[in-house]
Amino acid sequence: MEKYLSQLNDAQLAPTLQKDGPMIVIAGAGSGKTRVLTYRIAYLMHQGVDPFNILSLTFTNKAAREMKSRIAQIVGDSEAKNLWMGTFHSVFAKILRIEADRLGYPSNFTIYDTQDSDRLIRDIIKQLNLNKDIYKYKQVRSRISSYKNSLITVKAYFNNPELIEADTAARRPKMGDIYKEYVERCFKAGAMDFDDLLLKTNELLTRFPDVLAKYQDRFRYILVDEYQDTNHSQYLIVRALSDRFQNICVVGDDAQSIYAFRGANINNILNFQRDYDDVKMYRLEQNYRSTKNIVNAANSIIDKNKTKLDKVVWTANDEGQKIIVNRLLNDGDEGRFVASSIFENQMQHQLKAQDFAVLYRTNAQSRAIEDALRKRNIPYRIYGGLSFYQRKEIKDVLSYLRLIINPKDEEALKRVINFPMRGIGQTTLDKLMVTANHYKRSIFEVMKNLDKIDLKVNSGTRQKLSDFVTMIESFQIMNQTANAFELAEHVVKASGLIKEFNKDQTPEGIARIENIEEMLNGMKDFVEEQKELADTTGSLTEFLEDVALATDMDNDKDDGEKVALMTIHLAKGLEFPYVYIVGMEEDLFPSAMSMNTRSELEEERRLFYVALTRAEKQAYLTYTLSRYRWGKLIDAEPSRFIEEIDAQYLEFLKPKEHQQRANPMLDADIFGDIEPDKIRFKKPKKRTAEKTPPKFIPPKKLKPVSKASHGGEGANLFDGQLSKGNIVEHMRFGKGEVLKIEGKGPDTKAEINFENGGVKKLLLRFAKLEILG
Ligand SMILES: Nc1ncnc2c1ncn2[C@@H]1O[C@H](COP(=O)(O)OP(=O)(O)OP(=O)(O)O)[C@@H](O)[C@H]1O
Ligand SMILES: [Mg+2]
Repeated sequence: MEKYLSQLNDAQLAPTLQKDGPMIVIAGAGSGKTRVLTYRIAYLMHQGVDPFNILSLTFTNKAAREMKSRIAQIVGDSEAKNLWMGTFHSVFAKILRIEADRLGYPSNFTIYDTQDSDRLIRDIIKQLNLNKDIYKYKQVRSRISSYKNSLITVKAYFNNPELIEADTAARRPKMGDIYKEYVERCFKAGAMDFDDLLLKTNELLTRFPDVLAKYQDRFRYILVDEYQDTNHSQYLIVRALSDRFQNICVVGDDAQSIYAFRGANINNILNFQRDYDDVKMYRLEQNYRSTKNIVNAANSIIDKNKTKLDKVVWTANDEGQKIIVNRLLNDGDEGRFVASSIFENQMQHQLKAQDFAVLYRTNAQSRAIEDALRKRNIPYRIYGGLSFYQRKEIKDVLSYLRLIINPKDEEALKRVINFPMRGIGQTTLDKLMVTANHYKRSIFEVMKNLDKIDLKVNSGTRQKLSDFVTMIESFQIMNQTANAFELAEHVVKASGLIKEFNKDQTPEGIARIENIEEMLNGMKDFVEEQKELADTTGSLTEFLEDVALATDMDNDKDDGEKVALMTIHLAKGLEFPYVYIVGMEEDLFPSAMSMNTRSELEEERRLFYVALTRAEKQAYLTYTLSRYRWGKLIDAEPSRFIEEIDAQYLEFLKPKEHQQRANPMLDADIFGDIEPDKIRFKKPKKRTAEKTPPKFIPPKKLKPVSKASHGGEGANLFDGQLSKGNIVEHMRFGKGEVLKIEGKGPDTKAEINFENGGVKKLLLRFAKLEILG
């Protein structure tokens, strides 16, 4: 037997060694499902299967890269390179480019990200004169997304009275019109959104039997990780492609299905046996990831769900420490506890920052954790925030680049036609759009044919439009010879972007320029890397595709020596020695929005199961007594999930054991109506050479009004910087006007009318305020 196969147990070997036929591996967290997929691919290759014939679909591109590099270690680099591996979206985007003309798309179609989709939807809502408070663009977008993932085309929508009725009942009778317009506008712009990548693949495979046959023949072996979270559209693609050879291996865990809200369908896992003949079903039971305490605690949780497949998960690992549960005062307190606990564990056990993860239910919770980590100089990275490529200045550059490749791309054009300002105003743009719609052409085509079209603009504007066209066309010519990096470097200068951003010398402005530089560096790396690969050329099109499909998770460069902060949804498939699950409170986790039905609650419970099973050595659960929700401070109750864990696996910290308070007075009720939550003082960030600060958009530097007193060093008295009428800014409440100052010395309070949150009384020695004027 090959040596690498000895790294599998018998239960894992069985599915690994079954070369042909349909098979499903159902197993709990940490039992080696992903490992089986990885080794199975290596084994197939050793059995003589050509890597070109293997398609492997993963949950993130990062997971695909990791798998590929592990396989490369076993079979060698040059072989592994030819594997088709990636997320559904990235793999099928490639195929769609090859086959685009079948569907009437240009092969250089743009991939619209959610920002682009949102802008377009807002535009359509405005254009159709609909009430934007009823037609909320995010809801409209998610509705359109769910049609697409259920393969409901515009035509199918209008033929389906039930759907129309449902939208009408939801006070959105014009949903169909928006959907129709949205689809047409995307098509006209030569653009696909994320959902189109799956929808259009399905269309391609159903409408063109020869195309289907071609890819069935190519992908003789198909493997899917995290199968429990595939949606209907993905399910159909997998089924169609595997229909001929039926060499399909899917692995998953019904207990970790957490994307139902985005259309994932757990029935895909349950029905697998029905869909194929002679399905072999495998189960893995031994968990290699976590301690006994964690495995058993997770089992006791998932046991509470009624809808589930029966599974056994056990581990031969050590008993380990009990799961630590801690009650904190508020989110600031929670953040401080997490930060000091990470710090202590790091010292005590000689751990690296990347051995820790902090998981939360909602993105908003990261702020308090970040504040606390920053204060302690613990480097961290937030996953799933605004990705680098969605930052304003980066999107500006990207929009120019997108226009070069696909001048029909309307969202890109609208973004840059007058940025930097070149005297082409909204009125002109509106006229262009109307004309473009009228002729069913793109805006750029209209601009190129101004002499043939009666566009009511003056000759000055006409000249400006034609200058813009000339500029883009000159970039296009350069694109024929230059590589992506050279072109982008030229574009940022020639378009005037760099000059524009240089005007702003504030820290934010400088950060923008740095980001653009960073992007150019990235492009240079990309060009160099691609030179070494046989199947790519480092072209701008390839770069843009990478960018469009990059999730924040895929940004490899930034992974080292940092605590990982992310939502539980993003943590799926990952593992960390130490895991902190924060915000274990009713209405937050389980989420208030997911408690209407038993099945929603069960999905929340699965989410908790996913969270807990990320931990290898130690898990922490924290909850607070009060928390800001929807702008109000509310009393919080501990999550039912804490109670649901068998108590023998838990250890409740007594309040004294974790007192890391900056100020012992915090407990005393001396602040009146001041929310304890924001009684924190933030030191300006210290940059030290050995600890590189985490990469994030730097928060506005706050000028503290006074210094807080830490650990009883003696109060630093308020020194009269602030007076009535001053305009100030607060991290959470935004801008406000000082109405009144009262009290003296350390007790000085200010009554401030904030734009978010109304009138508040703040104790100045603790308040984080910036004086604006
Ligand atoms: N036979 C084995 N011997 C040693 N370590 C193993 C073995 N099988 C799996 N592992 C290790 O156990 C951990 C969990 O494996 P893996 O990530 O493949 O599990 P999984 O079932 O995919 O988990 P999840 O459900 O969370 O995705 C990994 O660190 C893996 O390397
Ligand atoms: Mg896995």
